[in-house]
Amino acid sequence: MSAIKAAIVGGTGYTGVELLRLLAGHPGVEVTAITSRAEAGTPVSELFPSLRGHYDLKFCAPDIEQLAACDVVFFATPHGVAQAQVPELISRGVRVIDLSADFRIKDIATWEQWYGQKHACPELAADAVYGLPEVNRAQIVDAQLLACPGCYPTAIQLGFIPLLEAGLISPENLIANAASGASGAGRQGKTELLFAENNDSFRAYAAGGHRHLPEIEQGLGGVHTGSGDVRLTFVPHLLPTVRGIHATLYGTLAQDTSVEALQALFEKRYRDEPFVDVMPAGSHPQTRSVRGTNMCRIAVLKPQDRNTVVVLSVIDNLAKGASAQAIQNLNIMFGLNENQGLESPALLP
Ligand SMILES: NC(=O)C1=CN([C@@H]2O[C@H](COP(=O)(O)OP(=O)(O)OC[C@H]3O[C@@H](n4cnc5c(N)ncnc54)[C@H](OP(=O)(O)O)[C@@H]3O)[C@@H](O)[C@H]2O)C=CC1
Ligand SMILES: CC(=O)N[C@@H](CCC(=O)OP(=O)(O)O)C(=O)O
Repeated sequence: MSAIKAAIVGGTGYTGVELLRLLAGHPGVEVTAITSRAEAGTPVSELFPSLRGHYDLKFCAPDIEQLAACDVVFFATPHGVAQAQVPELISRGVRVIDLSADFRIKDIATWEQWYGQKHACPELAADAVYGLPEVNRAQIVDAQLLACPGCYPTAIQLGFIPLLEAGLISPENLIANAASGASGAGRQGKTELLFAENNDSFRAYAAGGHRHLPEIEQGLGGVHTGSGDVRLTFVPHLLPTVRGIHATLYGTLAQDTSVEALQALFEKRYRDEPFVDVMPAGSHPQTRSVRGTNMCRIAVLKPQDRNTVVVLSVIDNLAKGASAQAIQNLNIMFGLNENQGLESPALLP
């Protein structure tokens, strides 16, 4: 089989360059175009010496003809960008994997409220497949437009899914405290992201409402059995690291359930999932254990004499939270081995 021809729009951002890093080791994909308006004409290997020897390409300005000549186009761009270009690509038969939030939320009024702009193609959002393979693998196979989940939504949904599917926790009072490394905010100069502002410090942000909330509630609403809407209290935090999300999730058990039963539930639910690792009972997974990988490591715990279940879920925000999950989706969409290009273990230390 000849290599799949892929383009990346937004190749100088953190998720774009993470796609380049991972695809350099993918035998089934050839990157034929990589865009940046600011760096058009600059060789990829000049801006990112870590990729010297892997790519001969230069960054170019986005050009619809060049994009339409590919089998698949990744959008690693701020929200609002993909929705302007995707309709033409879709009409020309190109498959699209969007890492932004443009096509994740089905209710367009909700999307417009949280993202503060009018959606350019609501009809395509309705058709887009939400790319969380652990829930939607069958639909991903035939997706022409794939909406990659956000980073916090990936970590949080994977942690709550077994409990909600089994109807073991009340959906109305879920709590998620989650912390992200600074690369989650993208490769832009912002004072609040400076090293001197964040290093050796820790803080919450957007506690009054974060745009990932409706995405998470939509996803969890689709899997929970039993009555009541999913209602989540979600507080994100900024972790003074580069990569990694650590989510601590709390649910109220609807009936007394032992920690052994909870462990067995998680092990059974994710037994066949190549990228979800249910850790041994009593574990406390670290973000470092998933750095640079597509893995989500999960531990389920039950504080003594409480009807609360605590789930710890860690991912790399740039990998399972974005670019590696995008490649997992590509593998499924194009009938490749789901693990291809994603098998290296985490960096240590
Ligand atoms: N960082 C993370 O951990 C995660 C990010 N995401 C999402 O992925 C997307 C990319 O994020 P990230 O890599 O962090 O972003 P960055 O800000 O680091 O990079 C954005 C990229 O998009 C390009 N770009 C910006 N505006 C346009 C435009 N109008 N047309 C074409 N290209 C444009 C930029 O290049 P240039 O301006 O030169 O063209 C740059 O290469 C975002 O939607 C983000 O929310 C999702 C999950 C996790
Ligand atoms: C640390 C940090 O700032 N993280 C980002 C994560 C958002 C993100 O990248 O996700 P989307 O694709 O949904 O925009 C934030 O909280 O806005």
